[in-house]
Amino acid sequence: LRELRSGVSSSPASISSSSPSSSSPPSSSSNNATQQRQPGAIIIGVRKGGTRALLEMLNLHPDVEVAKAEVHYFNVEEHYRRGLAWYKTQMPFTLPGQLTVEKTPGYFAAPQVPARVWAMNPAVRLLLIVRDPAERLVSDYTQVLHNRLTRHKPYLPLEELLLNEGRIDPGYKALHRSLYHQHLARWLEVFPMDQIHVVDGDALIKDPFPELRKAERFLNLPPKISPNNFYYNTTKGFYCLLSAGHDKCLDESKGRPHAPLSTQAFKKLCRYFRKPNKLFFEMVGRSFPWC
Ligand SMILES: Nc1ncnc2c1ncn2[C@@H]1O[C@H](COP(=O)(O)OS(=O)(=O)O)[C@@H](OP(=O)(O)O)[C@H]1O
Repeated sequence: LRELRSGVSSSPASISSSSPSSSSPPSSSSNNATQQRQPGAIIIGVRKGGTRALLEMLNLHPDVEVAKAEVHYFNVEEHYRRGLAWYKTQMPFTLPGQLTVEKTPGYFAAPQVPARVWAMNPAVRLLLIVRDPAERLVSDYTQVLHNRLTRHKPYLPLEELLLNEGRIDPGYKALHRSLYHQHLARWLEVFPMDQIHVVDGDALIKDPFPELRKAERFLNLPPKISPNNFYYNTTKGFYCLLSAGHDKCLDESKGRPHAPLSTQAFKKLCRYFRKPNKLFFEMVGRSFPWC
């Protein structure tokens, strides 16, 4: 733990990483000791929206510790059956008052997840990072293509999966994952909108700091992340992170060149998303400059 290493103590009372109902009762031996706690905030999606970048950037904050690996607790039955005690073992060790954050982008579109998250902690804070849904779809396809090629397996060109007789095929899975309003509607059956903070993934790419400042505010964290924590890496073509003299860029699976898609097909995609996007904007009470 950075705070233990540096001997700095900061325990903002406003941060709770577990619900009163489900946390262990305080004991004299555990009060000041590090423990694995359930998350006080979860990045629920969207897949390819910039969830890793957001997690790593939040981790710059001294009061935040993040689960490095995706846990898939609420969306994978086998994991969920292992119970909350297992979930906590997947979390980092934290001091009381530190905020635990995990990210699993698969949570957003999985119908069973919102009620399960609520059952864990109805006060948990949710972060949803979104990105132009057409770009997201191409990024999603590119990732699957890359995984297939790595395993020496064939995969159809994007246009063949996306179009059926020249029209957008609504059955394409990656298309469905970009219908943000449908998935958010399920979360809003369970959580109020003010418990869900929407991060602009396109803005995070262009200039991360303002998005991080807004996220700090939402999480009731003192403003500790600064513009000096970021520098633009011209080789990578993305912002990288700077902390305590160390710099870190996200790995090569983040920010790789996208698979080709004709301008005509991309335009069809943009047209297809116009209505769903409008519905999403109404739900979140703001709009985004998407295609
Ligand atoms: N600073 C920085 N560095 C690198 N990449 C960045 C950064 N900020 C945001 N992004 C964007 O994050 C996209 C990957 O999103 P996710 O991390 O959510 O992907 S995943 O769902 O976990 O696989 C990834 O998508 P692609 O560009 O399509 O690869 C990036 O555009």
